[in-house]
Amino acid sequence: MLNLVLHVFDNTVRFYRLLISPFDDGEYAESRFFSTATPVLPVDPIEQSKRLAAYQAVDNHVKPEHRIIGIGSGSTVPYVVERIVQQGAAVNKGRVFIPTGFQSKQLIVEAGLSLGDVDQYPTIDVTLDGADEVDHALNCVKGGGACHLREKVLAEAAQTFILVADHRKNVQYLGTNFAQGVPIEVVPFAYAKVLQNLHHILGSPKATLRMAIKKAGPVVSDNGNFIIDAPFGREHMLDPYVIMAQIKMLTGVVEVGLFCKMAKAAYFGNADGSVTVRWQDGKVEQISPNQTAAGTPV
Ligand SMILES: O=C[C@H](O)[C@H](O)[C@H](O)COP(=O)(O)O
Repeated sequence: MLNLVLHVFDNTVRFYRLLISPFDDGEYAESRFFSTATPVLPVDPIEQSKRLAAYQAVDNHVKPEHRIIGIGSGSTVPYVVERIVQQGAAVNKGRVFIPTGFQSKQLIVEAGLSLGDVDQYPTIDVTLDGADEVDHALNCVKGGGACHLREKVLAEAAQTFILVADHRKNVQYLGTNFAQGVPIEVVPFAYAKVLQNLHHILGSPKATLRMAIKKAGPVVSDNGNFIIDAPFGREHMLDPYVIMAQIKMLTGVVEVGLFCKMAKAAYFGNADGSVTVRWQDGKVEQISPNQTAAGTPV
């Protein structure tokens, strides 16, 4: 990985850290955990798209009166935290931030924000989270990072649930680009039985146990469970609620990474610098590059 770090001082002695880094998909680059005292200015176009979406969503939905804020997981969410920090210490002092897993807990702590948990705050003002794919009706796939159990709890707890993503995630039907399948969290001892049911009863013959990359054996979630990835055909994704409910009924399944119509809006950063917003009522809004929040002060 090439990391070129430039420290630029202008005549007001402001400090920028510019990072050229070909982040791999799904890799939560350490560089994105810097506090916004030294904001990371992404030059990778996909990173730029994630940042556009995150900044716009924060500006539109994280208001000074919001006190309890849910922070999702993934590689788009660090930009959410970055923008929230830019709202200033005064407003953030009175806020509590609820993480959806280990990564977002680290983000909150390293940004100097106050940490809480959903068992202390079962009602959340607004939760912002990433997605693996979002369809035209705001159904989405989540769990590419195995965080979807906690993410769904925080989505349900939120009065407003907002998705942020780059343009690759904006699809008509789930399964278009994200082909690895629906993430399913299962208790470890039940995984073989759940796999059998997925293969032979629910029609996902290619469902597999997710294996770890830098560890021998399966991925283990933050909750100590295994993850199955189950691809389903287009016929199931026309209205994914049905298959979501069927999977959830399998004994041993803890949670399914299909979030059906839970979000109020989904923000997608586009390659041309614009932002597309899909709203719950079906409206689609285009925010042109010169009207987006990215690059502007809060
Ligand atoms: O389990 C992980 C989460 O559902 C993420 O929010 C999802 O995988 C999207 O992550 P990213 O923003 O890195 O694409």
